[in-house]
Amino acid sequence: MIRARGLARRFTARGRTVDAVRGVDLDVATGELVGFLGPNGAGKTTTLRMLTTLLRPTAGEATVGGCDLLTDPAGVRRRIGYVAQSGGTAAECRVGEEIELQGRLYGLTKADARSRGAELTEQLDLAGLDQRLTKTLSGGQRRRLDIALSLVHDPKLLFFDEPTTGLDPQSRANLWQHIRRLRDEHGVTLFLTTHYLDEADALCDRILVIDNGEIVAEGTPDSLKARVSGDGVTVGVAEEQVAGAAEVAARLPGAHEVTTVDSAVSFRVPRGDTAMPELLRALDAAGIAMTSVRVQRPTLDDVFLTLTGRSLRDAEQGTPAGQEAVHA
Ligand SMILES: Nc1ncnc2c1ncn2[C@@H]1O[C@H](COP(=O)(O)OP(=O)(O)OP(=O)(O)O)[C@@H](O)[C@H]1O
Repeated sequence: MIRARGLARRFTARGRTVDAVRGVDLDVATGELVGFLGPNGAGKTTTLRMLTTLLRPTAGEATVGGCDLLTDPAGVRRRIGYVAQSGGTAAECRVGEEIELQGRLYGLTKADARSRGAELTEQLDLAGLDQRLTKTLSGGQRRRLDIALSLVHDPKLLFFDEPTTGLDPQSRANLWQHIRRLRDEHGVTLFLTTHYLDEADALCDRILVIDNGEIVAEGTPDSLKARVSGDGVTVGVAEEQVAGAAEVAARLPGAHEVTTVDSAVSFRVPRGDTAMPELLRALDAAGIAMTSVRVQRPTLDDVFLTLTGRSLRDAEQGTPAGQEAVHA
């Protein structure tokens, strides 16, 4: 459905150059739900804007929905839907009018635009809201209207930029259901960007991790997490016993990355659950009482940390290394 090779975009403004995307290769198969995960400024939106013909690549090539991005952008546009980060609804317009207008822009007759609108409002839980001004909708409703607008021409490939940014947890979970349904019940291939780890984890079949304009990893959420060597274990003990507990932990089979903070010892082992009985016995034998224990499966943040040396959350705080923001 999508095949890109060496896709790149350089911005030059006021004599400064930003390589926002540096030679991205990606393949998305029909029916996949693929997430593009990375911190702010990593190059997600720029890639999406290139794949949706909104921005011309400075290098590389791609086919999207079977059409060549550079030589047949109109063909690409006919075959895709795009939900932008900021959405695309006009505040003073009514829901029904918005959908109908969108249908007319895609060349549907008035009657067809209306019946397609009815289908989509039903599908996206917007039925009965036809006469509402879009500015009166809740965040979740507005996002679902954005999806409805992007689906008017029945595209089989949907690009979605930051689907749930700014939504409350309940609306996020609800929108995730709708996104899954688009794929499962309507056969839509989805390519979405996100900087939420939980979103990528919960929603996507496959994740591409982008940092500083380059794809640094790719795989299923589980295969990515498997790259982090083992589960994280944190054991609480009395402060004066921390050093002893660290020695005990270090002797466990496969234990590594043993660190201590105040009254806790943290380490990684291949399997946290099976290491527990042995840890308990060894601490007991050393006369050390455990006050708490936490076993954590690797997260996508651990993956990002392993790959880049930075936490995804920390990376969010600043501009990616080696890049400066340039406002054109
Ligand atoms: N029009 C532009 N002119 C100059 N630089 C730009 C332009 N658009 C984006 N950039 C820069 O390109 C880099 C990548 O930006 P992009 O918006 O693609 O990142 P992102 O991963 O989508 O971030 P976010 O999660 O914040 O949307 C950033 O350093 C950004 O400042």
